[in-house]
Amino acid sequence: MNMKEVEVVIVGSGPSGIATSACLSQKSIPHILLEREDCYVSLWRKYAYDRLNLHLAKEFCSLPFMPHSSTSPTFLTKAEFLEYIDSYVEHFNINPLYYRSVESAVYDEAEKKWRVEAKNMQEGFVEVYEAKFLVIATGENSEHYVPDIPGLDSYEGETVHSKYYKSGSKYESKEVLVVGCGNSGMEIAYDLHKWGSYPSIVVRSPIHILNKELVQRGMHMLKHLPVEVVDNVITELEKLAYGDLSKYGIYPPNKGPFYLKQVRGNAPVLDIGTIQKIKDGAIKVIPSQIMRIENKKVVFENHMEKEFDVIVFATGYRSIATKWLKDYKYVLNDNGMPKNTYPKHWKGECGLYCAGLSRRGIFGASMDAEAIAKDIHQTISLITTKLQYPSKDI
Ligand SMILES: Cc1cc2nc3c(=O)[nH]c(=O)nc-3n(C[C@H](O)[C@H](O)[C@H](O)COP(=O)(O)OP(=O)(O)OC[C@H]3O[C@@H](n4cnc5c(N)ncnc54)[C@H](O)[C@@H]3O)c2cc1C
Ligand SMILES: NC(=O)C1=CN([C@@H]2O[C@H](COP(=O)(O)OP(=O)(O)OC[C@H]3O[C@@H](n4cnc5c(N)ncnc54)[C@H](OP(=O)(O)O)[C@@H]3O)[C@@H](O)[C@H]2O)C=CC1
Ligand SMILES: O=C(O)C(=O)Cc1c[nH]c2ccccc12
Repeated sequence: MNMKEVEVVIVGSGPSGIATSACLSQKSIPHILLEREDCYVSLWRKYAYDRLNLHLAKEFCSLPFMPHSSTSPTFLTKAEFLEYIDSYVEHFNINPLYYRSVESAVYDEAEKKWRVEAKNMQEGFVEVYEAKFLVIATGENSEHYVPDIPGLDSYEGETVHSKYYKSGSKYESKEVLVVGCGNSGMEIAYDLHKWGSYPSIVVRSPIHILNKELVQRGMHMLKHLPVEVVDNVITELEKLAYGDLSKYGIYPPNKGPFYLKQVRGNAPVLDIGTIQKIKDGAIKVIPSQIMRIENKKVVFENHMEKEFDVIVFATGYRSIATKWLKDYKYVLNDNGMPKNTYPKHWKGECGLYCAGLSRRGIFGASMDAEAIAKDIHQTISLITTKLQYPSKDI
């Protein structure tokens, strides 16, 4: 078996992994980056619908040491964001090892090291790495989630998860049901309408509807004001912008949008035009839950029934780091998310860290990367000093 010793292993080369790699390189800390796909930032490059653009203003979407250029637009397109990431990777000479799917990581108490096993998916064999520090950067979105609905297995139409949805080009004139009204579901419903299909969207919970400008304003206000104040202002502006949507089956939650993002990780919907299409009747809201599926027919809890040609599951993602990280309890809870609360979420025990699991998007990933590299650097310096001056009480 192939075994390599290394100071730090980072698992995942999304924005969190590459930002951590850059921060470690700045401190000359040797590390490797293991990635199961054939490219970095695969979520953005491969698993995003064509219409996806950044929701947050560029000042909240940069990685450490490299702000976006002053000439780039405030809201970047996906292509512009990928160009930025490409130049980042080139500048910091980041070299992930691709086709390495990490399948196990255990802590060896005696050796005080992490033993990480990665399946080399091209060659078919398992590679083993031993590291003092292990950084989980596999993302909040490492596995797509599809609910278990009675009858789904024998549904006679086509199903697709938002992770694999590209555009509505092949669904013209089709009746399409979008399940889930997060940002993916709302944008996909809009996209389907633009491509000439007949979308309906399942909205089972209250949601905040904002737009990019309102979120940008709120994010800047949060730097100086408490979240309750920001939420009061932004929800008033939300009402002015969209009015009462209850007749369309859309209700606001009783807590504010930034409170819900910070505490529960629920992002508000950033409207790209879907709401107007709902008001126009071009996109139908089904304010209920699916009860069961029979052949092509979907039966809802409000007793509505309708046949659909296609179902798009925009039902979100899960972190599944607990599947491969056998000793996950050093940093994660059973849901694969940090067990410590923000802002202490990124640091675990025994040299284990997590980056990008604070539900704060690219901005959160950057902050985690900087904190992790600083902490690893301090720990290494302390060990080195202790080795040089073993008798001193440092
Ligand atoms: C559709 C969509 C749009 C979004 N838009 C925004 C936005 O506009 N602004 C914003 O701030 N945030 C946005 N987000 C949030 C998103 O989580 C971040 O943008 C960002 O991609 C998170 O980076 P990450 O590196 O933590 O995770 P990811 O980008 O998910 O990267 C994780 C990487 O780890 C790899 N990996 C996973 N498991 C393993 C394993 N076992 N072995 C090896 N490799 C593994 C994956 O292949 C992947 O490349 C969006 C999310 C989605 C789903
Ligand atoms: N341009 C951008 O920047 C974009 C950003 N994103 C971000 O990516 C992340 C993931 O977003 P997204 O993919 O939308 O996932 P989310 O987890 O945000 O949304 C999932 C949605 O599916 C609903 N849902 C789950 N199960 C069911 C069910 N059985 N029946 C009906 N509804 C169900 C949820 O409802 P409930 O709340 O009731 O559980 C929720 O509305 C978010 O942080 C989002 O903001 C996504 C797209 C675009
Ligand atoms: O799109 C997301 O889910 C993100 O994580 C980006 C984000 C970080 N902070 C926010 C506050 C309001 C809306 C989106 C985000």
